[in-house]
Amino acid sequence: MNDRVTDDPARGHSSATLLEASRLGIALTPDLRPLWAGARLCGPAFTVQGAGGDNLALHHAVLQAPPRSVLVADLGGARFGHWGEVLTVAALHRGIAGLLIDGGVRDAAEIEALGFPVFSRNNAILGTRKDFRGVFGHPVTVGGITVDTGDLVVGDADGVVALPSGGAERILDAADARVAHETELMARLREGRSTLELYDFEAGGR
Ligand SMILES: O=C([O-])CC(=O)C(=O)O
Ligand SMILES: [Mg+2]
Repeated sequence: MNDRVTDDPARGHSSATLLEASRLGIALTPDLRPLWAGARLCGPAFTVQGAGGDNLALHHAVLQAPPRSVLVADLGGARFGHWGEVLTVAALHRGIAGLLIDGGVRDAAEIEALGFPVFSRNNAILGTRKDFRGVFGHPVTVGGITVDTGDLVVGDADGVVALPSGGAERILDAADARVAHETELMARLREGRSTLELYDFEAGGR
C-alpha cells in the first residue's frame, strides 16, 4: 500500500466499489460532478445547511469544520457561484479535505490549480448574498441523499457515496474482500476464462 492509501479514510476504495460493497442506497445523484478531472474527495462529513444564492454559511463553515473533514453543503441546487478561489485558499489553510455542494461554484481553473477537490451540481459565475449564517452539524440532503456529520464521503470520477458513520467499517471490510475477489477473477480472465463462467450467470440453464 502506498502512503496515500494508508492515509485514506476509505482505504483507497473507489465510489463504485464502496457502493457495491455496502448493499445500501448510498449513491448521490450523478448530477453532482467533480469540478476537475482526477479530483478525489474523501473524509468525514461536516454538514452545512445554507440558503441558495447566499454563501455566508460557507464562510462560517470553513472556520467551524475540523481539519481533514469534507464540507457537505446543501445550497438547494442553486445556480450561483457559492464557492470560489478565495474560500478554497481559506479551506486549504485550515486543513479541510474538500467540498461537496448541492449548488454551484466558480473559479474552476483556480481551484484545480490549487488541487482542492470540489464536487458540485453546477458551475455558475453569479455572486451571492451574505445574509444567512447557516446551520452546522445537522443532517442535510445533497444529491438526493441525507448526509450527517461524521458520515464518510467518497467522491471520484464515477460519482459520490456517503457511508453512514455507524456502518463504515463493515462497508470498508466488505470492499477489501470485493477487491481481493475481483483481483482473483481478473487473473482468471487473463488466462482466458470468461466472465460468464466465472460469475456463473447462466447457471439456470438459459
Ligand atoms: O463570493 C464569495 O464569497 C465566493 C468567492 O467568490 C470565492 O470564494 O472566491
Ligand atoms: Mg471570488
